[in-house]
Order: sequence, then structure tokens, then C-alpha cells
Amino acid sequence: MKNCLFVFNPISGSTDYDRDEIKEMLEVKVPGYTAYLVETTGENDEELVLSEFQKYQPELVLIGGGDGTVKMVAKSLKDQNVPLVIVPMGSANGLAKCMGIEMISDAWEAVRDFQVRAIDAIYINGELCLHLADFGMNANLIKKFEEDDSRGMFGYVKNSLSEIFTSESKKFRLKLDDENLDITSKMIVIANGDQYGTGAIVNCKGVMDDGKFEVIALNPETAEDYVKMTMAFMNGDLDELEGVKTWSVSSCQIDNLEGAEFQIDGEMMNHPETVTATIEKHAFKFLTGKSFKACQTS
Ligand SMILES: Nc1ncnc2c1ncn2[C@@H]1O[C@H](COP(=O)(O)OP(=O)(O)OP(=O)(O)O)[C@@H](O)[C@H]1O
Repeated sequence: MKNCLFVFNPISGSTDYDRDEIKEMLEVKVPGYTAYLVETTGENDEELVLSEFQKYQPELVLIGGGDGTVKMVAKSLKDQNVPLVIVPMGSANGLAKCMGIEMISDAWEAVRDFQVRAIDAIYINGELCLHLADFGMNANLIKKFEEDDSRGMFGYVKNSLSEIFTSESKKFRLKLDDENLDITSKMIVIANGDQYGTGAIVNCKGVMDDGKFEVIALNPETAEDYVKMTMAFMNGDLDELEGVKTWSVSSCQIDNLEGAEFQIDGEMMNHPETVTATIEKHAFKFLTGKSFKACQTS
């Protein structure tokens, strides 16, 4: 029998699983492995995961949680060269969706298929970004959502609407691979993955294993622009919209000239004056689901 480690965050998402339920689930869904469970505590979890990894030397690590838990495990096991697989138990699971894992059952299928992909990472001012970082509209939305008492869908819709009507265009200076330019924008996305947890596809041409990331600038102004943008998020054809600019790069610097809000993978970063982003090609190994979009050349 091979060993696997299941790291799970008991507060992720809205469904409560206890240890016995998870053990039973793993016996049925991950046959051929002896499973060891590690429950996160919110304190020193990176050290805990690494020490459990060293103790059991697993051939596979499953991550039961949301994006925050996935990042914590990825950072902790960066040098271990072990395949990771996301079991989407968080509330939004944006990163899992980018890996072709929409539901928990897709994770079991990924283990059966065992398609190991080398996934790129972006380092932004030294912080790991596996999914999406952005300035402006979406970062403002996350901030309002965190500060607001109303949770769940109601809070999200309320905040999205107010964000649409109040967001301002801000000035940025972009220093890309071979181009420098000043732009005015309501939202600038630094994208490794292709979609947000809501399913909004922001980076239609983005793949997570091509050694490149995308910088996307959006500046909707009229009500018609917002409607078109919303449709394009759903249809996955944002790049065809007039006024949306996309650059595919391996590094960039963005000067935040008017103090726009900034977030990385759902975490607020307090208006940095400048951000420097660099790709690390094939930094992590993940098992992916059937709908994962792989780079054609890697
Ligand atoms: N036992 C615990 N008690 C309290 N907080 C915890 C515990 N374990 C982990 N955490 C915290 O959980 C957060 C990560 O949650 P995660 O992002 O995985 O789930 P989520 O917010 O439900 O999902 P999503 O990112 O998909 O919205 C971290 O801030 C971490 O410190």
C-alpha cells in the first residue's frame, strides 16, 4: 500500500465533515492508499503539514479546503516534489475550478486518472499567487465583503451592485517584458488561473503551465459596457471585448499611481505603491481534472 496525506481545514466552506467521515470517504474513494489525516488549526499549519509529510512520506497529498488551505500546503511542501490534489471543500474554490476540479467527485476522478501537471506560480512582491491577483473593482469588492456583516449571496450581490456604480478608474504605469505604458483602468488582473470562484472567466486564453501569466486591463464605463462585460465573463470571451487589453508576459511591474486596492488570491494587500510579478515555471505538481486546459507545447 502507498501512503497519502489528507490535509483538511475544518472551518473551510459550509459543510462540516468529521474525521471519521473523511476516513470512510478516503477508504472508498482513494483505494490502494493508507490515508493519514492532518487537521489544520489556523496557527503554524505550514510547519505541521511539513512534519506530518516527513513522518509518513506520502506519495500523494490531498488538500480538503479552500484556496487559502491549498496555498498553505503548496508553500509548506514546495521542495518535496510530491503531487498535490485539491478536494474542493472551501466556499468558492476558484483555484480548484482552474485545475478542472469543480466538485469533490472530480478530485476522486483526478486521483484515479493520475494526470500530474507541472503548474506555474507567480511571485508578487515575494508573495505566492497561484490563482488571480487584481487591482480595483474586484479587490474593492472583496474588501467590502470582508467589512460587511451580511454574508452569503445577499451580501455578495449587494456589494457587487454598489461596486459597479461607485468604482473609479485609476492610473497605473505598466512595465511589461518589452513595453512600458501608462493606462487608466477600473481593474487590472494578474492572472495565472482562468476563472474566479464565481465561475467568471477573466483569462480565457490563460493556461497554468505555459511559463507565462496574463495582465488584463478592464475599464467599463457605461451601463452597456458592464452588461457586455458580465456576458463575456460568463461566455469566456472577454478578450474579444473592445477596451479590454491583455498582455501575456513572464514578468511585469505595475506602479499603482493612485492607491488602488490590491488583492492576491482573495487576501487584501493594502494599496502597494508598486508590485513586481515574476513567473516560476512548473513550480508545483498538481493532479488535474478532465476540463483542465493544458498548454499545448509543454
Ligand atoms: N482550525 C481552524 N480554525 C480556525 N481557522 C482556521 C483553522 N484551520 C485553518 N484556518 C484558517 O482558514 C483560512 C483558510 O480558509 P480557506 O481559504 O481554505 O477556506 P474558505 O475561505 O472557506 O474557502 P475559499 O478560499 O474557497 O473561499 C486561513 O485563514 C486559516 O488560517
